Amino acid sequence: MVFSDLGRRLNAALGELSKSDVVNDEVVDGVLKSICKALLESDVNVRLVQELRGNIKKRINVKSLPAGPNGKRVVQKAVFDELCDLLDPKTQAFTPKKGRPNVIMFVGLQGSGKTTTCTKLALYYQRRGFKSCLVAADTFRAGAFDQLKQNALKARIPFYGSYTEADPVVVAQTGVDKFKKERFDIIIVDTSGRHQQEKELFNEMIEISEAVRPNQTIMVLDASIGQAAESQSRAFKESANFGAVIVTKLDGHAKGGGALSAVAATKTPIIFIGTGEHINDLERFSPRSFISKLLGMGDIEGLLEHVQSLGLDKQQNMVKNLEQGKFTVRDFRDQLSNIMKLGPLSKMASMIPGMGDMMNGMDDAEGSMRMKRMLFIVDSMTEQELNSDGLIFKEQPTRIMRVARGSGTSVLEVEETLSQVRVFAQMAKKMGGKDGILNQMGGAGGLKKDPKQIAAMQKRLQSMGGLPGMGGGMPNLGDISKMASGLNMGDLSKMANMFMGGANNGGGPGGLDFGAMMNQFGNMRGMPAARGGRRRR
Ligand SMILES: Nc1nc2c(ncn2[C@@H]2O[C@H](COP(=O)(O)OP(=O)(O)OP(=O)(O)O)[C@@H](O)[C@H]2O)c(=O)[nH]1
Repeated sequence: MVFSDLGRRLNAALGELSKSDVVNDEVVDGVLKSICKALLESDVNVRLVQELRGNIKKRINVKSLPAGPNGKRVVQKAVFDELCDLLDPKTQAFTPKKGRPNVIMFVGLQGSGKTTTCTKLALYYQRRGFKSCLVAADTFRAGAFDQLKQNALKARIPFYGSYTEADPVVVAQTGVDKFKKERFDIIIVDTSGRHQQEKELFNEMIEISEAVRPNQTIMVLDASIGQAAESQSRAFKESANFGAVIVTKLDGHAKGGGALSAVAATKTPIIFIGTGEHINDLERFSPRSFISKLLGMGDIEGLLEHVQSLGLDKQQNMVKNLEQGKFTVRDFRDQLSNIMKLGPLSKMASMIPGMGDMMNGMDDAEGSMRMKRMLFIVDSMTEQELNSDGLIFKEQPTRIMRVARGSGTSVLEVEETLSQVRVFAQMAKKMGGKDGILNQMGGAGGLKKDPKQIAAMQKRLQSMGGLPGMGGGMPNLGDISKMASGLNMGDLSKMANMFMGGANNGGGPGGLDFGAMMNQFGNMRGMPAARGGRRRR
């Protein structure tokens, strides 16, 4: 991701501060100079950069800074807060509510990513329990309806469009009326893009808008336009009552910083960012989370939101099993499928403090192929095998051959999968039982909502991977622990349990230990493609 370059440069600038013995005007000026240079090269407007520099200087009184690391933290915190401020439009966007129709209309220039983002957003809400659908009112571009249809079918989202009606207003209105009658919560209307013809774009937007009366109009902006995003979002803000922006293609453009800060400067809320072509590549935008991630400090809030939104299930059984010191092949299967639902591991890792850099170069495709093959393997097992801890295969090795054949994998791969299960089963044995660490701590699912526990976990998360955020010198920014104390501990422990695969090599329950997961992924190379297996009954 191009943004990681900006993140690295900002981190390096803050690293200068950590390395220096004293904090004086010269050191602070040096740090600010490097930060401003990095921002300017990411196409952030000169005026905004100057403002940021001035604001940071105003916040820091070098003469009265406390000595040692605390003084450095004051500077780092001022930089962090001002970077957040740079991206903060300071306005609230419309929030859809369940149980009533929320009509969301998309507008944007041609090729900005509207059609793709419509489906991403519909899926985002669908995963959060909203009944979502799509209306293809882009009658301008031949093939737009087919594109939306294809995306919608893939994501299993109901859609409406017409091959014969050429008037986008009629299509939009018919589709919205139909879905309102069918009591959909989220009705997303995709409209035509225009090629730099803002006037026409806004005229059409107003016409469709009058027909469907959207609760929210979203303008999709391609990050590559950089600072030009300012004029577009300003014009948009003036014509759309409930306007919000989604900035797309932040995965591929060095000008992303320019686009985000330009939109924020017009006080138009940025609600999501597009970070890839895949349907899952849509992230809710929050300046603090974004800057946290950019600086390698992770985004625990985002991680939790993501995990909760996926409705990862089947944890209860595993928690119960773990408390008794048991771990079955079925538990392994459930964890595997939960991890796969999370999306690319590199994306997950960027939400965990210090993990982002560690994952650089990790091949997501290889990792997920290996996991898929493991799923094929366990899906070819009988109920009796799934409920066992895997020893049954040792007693009757012909089972291994049968599973390999059924899953289209090799005997070696089945053995490797079973040895993973055994490693986890051994860990579970150590952790569980009356005297196990889990019960001593109140059970795997029973971590209390104790701020001390949360802070300890946050610290542990930040120290993980040996890459503390903010120039290598900042263990905790206070803001993060504040954020963490607002988290639901039950969910956090649930999430931790999800990664129980490695949770107790060194830590206790609730500590995410990606070490084992990474090891597992480290092993996941060079495996041939498999055909899917079918579960035997
Ligand atoms: N890398 C990347 N590509 C994206 C992103 N969002 C969309 N795209 C790609 O951008 C291209 C254009 O996207 P569309 O959704 O067709 O754009 P559109 O705005 O609907 O285009 P028109 O209908 O012609 O106005 C496609 O190839 C998408 O896959 C993103 O966040 N990152």
